[in-house]
Amino acid sequence: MGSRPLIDMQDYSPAARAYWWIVAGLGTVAIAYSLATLARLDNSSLIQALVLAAIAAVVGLFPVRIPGAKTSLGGAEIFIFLALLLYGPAAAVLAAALEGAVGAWRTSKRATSRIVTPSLAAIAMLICAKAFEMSRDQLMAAGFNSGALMGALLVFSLVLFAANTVLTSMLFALKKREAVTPFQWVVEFRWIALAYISGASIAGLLYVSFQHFGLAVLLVSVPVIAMFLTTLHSYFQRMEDDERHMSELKESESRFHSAFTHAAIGMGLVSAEDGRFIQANKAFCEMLGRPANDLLAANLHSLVHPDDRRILNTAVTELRSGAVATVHPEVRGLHREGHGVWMSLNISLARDWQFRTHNLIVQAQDISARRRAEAELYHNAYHDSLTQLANRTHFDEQLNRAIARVKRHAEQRFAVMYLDFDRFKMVNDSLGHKAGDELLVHLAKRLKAILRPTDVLARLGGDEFALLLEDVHKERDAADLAERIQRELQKPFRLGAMDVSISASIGITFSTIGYESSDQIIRDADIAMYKAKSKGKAQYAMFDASLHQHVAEQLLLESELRRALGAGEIYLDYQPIYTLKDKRLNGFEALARWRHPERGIMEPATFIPLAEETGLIVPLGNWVLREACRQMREWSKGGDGLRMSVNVSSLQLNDHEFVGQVQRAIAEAGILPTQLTLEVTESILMNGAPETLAALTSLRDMGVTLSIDDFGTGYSSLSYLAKLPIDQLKVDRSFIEKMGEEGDNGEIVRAIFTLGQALSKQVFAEGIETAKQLSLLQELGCEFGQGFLLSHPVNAERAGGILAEHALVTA
Ligand SMILES: Nc1nc2c(ncn2[C@@H]2O[C@@H]3COP(=O)(O)O[C@H]4[C@@H](O)[C@H](n5cnc6c(=O)[nH]c(N)nc65)O[C@@H]4COP(=O)(O)O[C@H]3[C@H]2O)c(=O)[nH]1
Repeated sequence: MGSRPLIDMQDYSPAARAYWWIVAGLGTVAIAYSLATLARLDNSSLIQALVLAAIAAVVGLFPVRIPGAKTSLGGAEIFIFLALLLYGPAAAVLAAALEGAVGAWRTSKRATSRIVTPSLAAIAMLICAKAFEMSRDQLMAAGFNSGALMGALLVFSLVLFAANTVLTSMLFALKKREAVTPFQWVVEFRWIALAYISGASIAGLLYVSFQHFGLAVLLVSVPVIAMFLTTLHSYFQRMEDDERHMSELKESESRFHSAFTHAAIGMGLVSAEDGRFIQANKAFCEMLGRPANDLLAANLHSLVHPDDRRILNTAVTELRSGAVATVHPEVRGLHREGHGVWMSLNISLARDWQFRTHNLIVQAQDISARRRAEAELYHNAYHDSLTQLANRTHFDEQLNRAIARVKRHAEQRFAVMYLDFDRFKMVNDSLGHKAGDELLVHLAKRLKAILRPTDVLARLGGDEFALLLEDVHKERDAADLAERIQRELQKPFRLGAMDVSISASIGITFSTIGYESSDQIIRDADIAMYKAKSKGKAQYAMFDASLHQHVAEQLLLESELRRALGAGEIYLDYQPIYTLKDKRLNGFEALARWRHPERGIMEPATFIPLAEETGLIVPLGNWVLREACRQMREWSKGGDGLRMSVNVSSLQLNDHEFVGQVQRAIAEAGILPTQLTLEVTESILMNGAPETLAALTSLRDMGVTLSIDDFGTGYSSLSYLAKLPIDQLKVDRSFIEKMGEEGDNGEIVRAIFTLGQALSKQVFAEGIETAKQLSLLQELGCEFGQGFLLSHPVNAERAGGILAEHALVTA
């Protein structure tokens, strides 16, 4: 990159360049002419002329900027005109050229400007000054006084102004290649005209005074003029500062206004005195669904939900106390349609310019979505998703709170109930999980309806519910409620097309026991619930310390049962099954027993549920299966007609190895699959799990007979029953039991027989205890049955004896 030439006119048009050169040349000539003319003055006049020119130049260094105009006012004109009046055009040309040079030096760095400006000043001054000198001479000659001189001077100043501005404008016009209209230059240079006129007036006055009073006037006037100019300068400076300040204020206000109006969040200016809205933006109005007029007529307080007004008041009081600069309350605004809008407010204090009135600047953000999400998260964390009741976590918290309360106020007792629904598993298994879920929802609603709002009902999992009852003073109160719950549950629930009734086993415990944690309470209520269950269905029981003992026993029993299997303590009894018509032996049902070393012989009711709960039923059931098959092999040496029934639990059937286990047991014993009957409960079949049905189908395909045990207690639908791979229906003992009772002619059993016939299933009867039952069954044409009347379950040895006594009958 080359260095720029001293006279750089790259941005000049050719015409502008020519004009520049002409002006510079003529200017040089004018200055040279002036210098030559001045040289002819006597020394004193020359010095005075030079001093005036120097003063004009110095004053030109400190221009007075006129606010709002591009130009500046200088006092230099006074001295230039004074030089003209005192020492003629040459002195004025020099003073004007010097002032022009100083001005150009100050305002521009370009040599072109620094050269052309004094040149223009010199040319304009030379022409005008010469004209003025001629007219002054003529005026003097005509005897006019100093007033006429003043007039001529003013005219001169305007002509000079015109010459100066025209010459300068021409350069700009040529440079920019556009014409400059007179209006433009008048507007642009009007301040210079004023400076010229005022400069001429002052110079004229000084000149007249000088003529009367001598040089002293000039000596005094210079500082006066300097002071005047300085004052003017500072006045204009202040004006300019004020103007700048005002425009900054206006700009800032307009910025604030547009930020306020167009802000995406709600903004409002509120009087801190009475809370009235002074201003509110669109976003605020939209947030509350109200027009601006509504907001401006209201106060902030009245637009906040009554429950949240205290929060707002506390925040504003804190703000006004000066303790904090801003406050951030979260409150619900009242939407015009009546619902609450959660708002996060940011409130700060705004003072007016006199620091007097306090207003509140309120920024409001709609946080309804966030609040909703938070509430949902909270709800999910503390509620059961199916029933919408409190969940375990929530219940634990409530219990711990209740414990703490009781510790502070011993008289505020509470009770806790643990509810387990007696036939829920059966509903779930027979009607499916969807129906089970539906039942739980109904249960939750019905229970809630009879409780007080302060009671906490929770679903702890599965079909287990818990209830916290505050302010329960007597055990009787809790017992009354338990009875009421039982009564409510007796009313049937509608599940699809079916009415289902259910009962609950309820365990109750009281705060008077002196609990330390929620776990302890739930544990004891649960223990009491087990006690209630052991009493039968639809019972309740109160917890007492002795129940701990019972639980400990159950735990002990569990570990003993594990051991019992390996220790050979489990054995089988066999109950004979006969033809009812002529009491001939058909086969046996294998029934598990536990010969406990200390407790003696234990019935299955004591340990089968425990085995099912702990999963021990799978190894136990497999052992029963193998043992029953082995025993049958031993007994059927005389032939293959003997049949053996074995109970199968749902856990076994769900075990994917079960079919293999049955195959192995049959193969190891060397019996025929047709000799084996597997008894499954109705509820297992009704759950309809594809794997269960597939297992049953494989077993049936093998030749094993499948029987529904306890038939009639579940919810088998007829169409479904017809499709099941089942051979026999074993009528539940409870129906047989009723047959003997007064007024019961065995309608239900008769209906089951009709059903069995229609579906081509064999119908068995169990639990035949009386001759009446037997004869009724015989009347119905029931082929096979078992019961104490015919034979109690007996040990293997005795069963062998029975077998030897009877001729076998095959089904
Ligand atoms: N009141 C009365 N009862 C009679 C009469 N006739 C027979 N019983 C009893 O009725 C039960 C018949 O067995 P279940 O219905 O399969 O009911 C069985 C069965 O569900 C289950 N169970 C027994 N052994 C096993 C087993 O090895 N595996 C599985 N999974 N369950 C078994 O335990 C239940 C009870 O067995 P047990 O106590 O041996 O009780 C036997 C039997 O003693 C009668 O005339 N009147």
